[in-house]
Amino acid sequence: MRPTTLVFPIDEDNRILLGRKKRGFGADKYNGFGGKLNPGESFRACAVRELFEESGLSAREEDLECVALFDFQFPFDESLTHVSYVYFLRTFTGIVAETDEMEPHWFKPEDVPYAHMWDGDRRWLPMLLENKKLKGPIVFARDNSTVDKMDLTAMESVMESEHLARIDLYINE
Ligand SMILES: COc1nc(N)nc2c1ncn2[C@H]1C[C@H](O)[C@@H](COP(=O)(O)OP(=O)(O)OP(=O)(O)O)O1
Repeated sequence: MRPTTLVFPIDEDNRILLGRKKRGFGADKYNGFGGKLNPGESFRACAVRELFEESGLSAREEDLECVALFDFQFPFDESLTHVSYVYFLRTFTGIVAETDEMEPHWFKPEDVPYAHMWDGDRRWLPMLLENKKLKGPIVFARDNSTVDKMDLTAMESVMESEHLARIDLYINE
């Protein structure tokens, strides 16, 4: 799969915006907003574009805080394996709206619906919400849904590598 981005807007009351995905990869799960990189697109441009398409919110690339780089590995269906940059976003404009792809809802941190999210989110999202920055592989089991293992490293900062995007696009297009 092509590299992806994932954006979690956070408002002034520290609520996090999640969307229930209505179709495609991860349908019916709550998640941040994002999608696959287009050829030649930067990660931040992808994040801003997908956020607008899926939630109606507008953001500036410089307001995205890069908080994680995950290597989502699916050994039993390699076509799903991809890297994803995760961003927090505290400055945005626009009005949240339901779209063809997402039904958005604001959640207090203690109400995040982990039981209805990707397996793994319950382990890494709380760490990100505690201001940790993370990098590493998350490996899924035969069912392509349950996490088999993850090996996440806390980082001082997470930098985007456009080189990573180009190589991955070339291999997985
Ligand atoms: C596997 O674990 C994952 N966990 C979480 N929380 N989020 C994930 C995981 N794997 C992928 N994602 C995110 C990354 C992206 O934001 C989306 C997937 O992108 P999608 O397939 O929706 O990409 P689009 O370009 O929007 O899709 P279309 O091809 O339908 O236009 O999920």
